[in-house]
Amino acid sequence: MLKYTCLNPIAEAGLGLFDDEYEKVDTIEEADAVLVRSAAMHDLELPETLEAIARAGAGVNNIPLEKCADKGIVVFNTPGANANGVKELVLAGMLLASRDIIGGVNWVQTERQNEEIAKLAEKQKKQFAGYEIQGKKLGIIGLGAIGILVANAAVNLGMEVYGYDPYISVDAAWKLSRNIKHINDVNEIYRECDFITIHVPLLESTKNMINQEAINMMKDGVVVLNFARDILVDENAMVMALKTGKVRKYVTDFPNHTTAAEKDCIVIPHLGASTEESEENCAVMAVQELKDYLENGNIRNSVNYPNCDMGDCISVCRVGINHRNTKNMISQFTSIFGNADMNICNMVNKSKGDYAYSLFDLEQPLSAEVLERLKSVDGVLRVRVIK
Ligand SMILES: NC(=O)C1=CN([C@@H]2O[C@H](COP(=O)(O)OP(=O)(O)OC[C@H]3O[C@@H](n4cnc5c(N)ncnc54)[C@H](O)[C@@H]3O)[C@@H](O)[C@H]2O)C=CC1
Ligand SMILES: O=C(O)CCC(=O)C(=O)O
Repeated sequence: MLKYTCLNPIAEAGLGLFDDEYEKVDTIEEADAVLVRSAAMHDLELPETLEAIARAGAGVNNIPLEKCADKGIVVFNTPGANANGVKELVLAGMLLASRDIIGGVNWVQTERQNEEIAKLAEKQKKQFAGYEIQGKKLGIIGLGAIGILVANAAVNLGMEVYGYDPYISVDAAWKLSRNIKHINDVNEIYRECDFITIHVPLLESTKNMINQEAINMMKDGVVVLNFARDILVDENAMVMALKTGKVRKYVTDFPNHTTAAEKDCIVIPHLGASTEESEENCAVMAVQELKDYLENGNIRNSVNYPNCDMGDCISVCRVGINHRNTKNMISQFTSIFGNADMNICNMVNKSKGDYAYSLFDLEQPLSAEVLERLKSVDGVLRVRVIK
């Protein structure tokens, strides 16, 4: 029986895919696999039983990726599964920033008992007037799953769209509308755009990306949107820029003490992916990834190990080895199998940075002795007999 636990609520559409071979447990200490959304995992003790973690979402900054890789724990995410949910909220964010919908709705609430409300509204509404987004310039930093959808939707809304992503994938580039202006220098976005939205992962290299220097370059009255992570932006500098009017509105999906009470911050409680559809898409993808790894040893959409696929496990025995990406590993594994008179009928070896993964289909069952020999190879982090 394989055991999984959920560190956040995970949609039933995904959990329902676990069959009788799986048991849901309450704590990580008992689990072979973990499903998580935004729960912080950096300080958690990771038990030896834990084989895999699936992030039902995109950002993995809440998970200690390297610590997991060192323990042979494969971490997955669900690329693109919540991108449409975020895209729609980014569009809403642009509209909330350009039309004073929040001010207007709040005014109606304060006047709700007033019998003259209809007449009064016609007099008062000018204080909530705004401007249109059609024809405005939108700069998008990061053209991955979300950035692309925002870019294409904004083109359809009549915006002039500038896109910046020095690492854009070929797949992503194919999906982008031809009407998007491809920008090679992010400063051009800062200097030219009326709206700027950021859709990059939180990494050491992207932390504080929108800093004082970037803000100084921006047009007066710019709107900045952040549905990626709060510490991508120097929010103290952002609040100062709001006070001087340099930035008209800062729309963020990440409430904190710096922004929550600021008049011109539109702060949303991390709702980007909180739609029925996104939650279901993420849960289904996350559970499928976990099951394929636990049952077949295949890795799809891992962020700390390479992708690897040998299809369904139909051989007598399948062994997965998580190991360091160093020389002579394969020769040591094949010698161990050969010396034990075992034939390898199929194998794959893949690497990603400092880590690698090897999957072997064998014609004989694996003995405890051979298993111990594999485990004792220097650089081996985990050996799993899948079948
Ligand atoms: N508010 C919410 O609920 C959600 C927030 N997110 C956040 O949004 C981020 C992006 O999500 P996706 O688009 O799904 O990820 P993705 O991985 O598909 O796209 C990220 C893109 O950023 C690009 N990039 C990386 N470094 C860059 C840099 N220095 N400058 C410009 N581009 C750079 C990459 O090349 C990639 O194309 C996630 O990492 C997560 O932090 C994601 C989903 C939901
Ligand atoms: O699970 C959530 O609601 C958070 C989504 C998110 O931030 C992500 O996928 O990176």
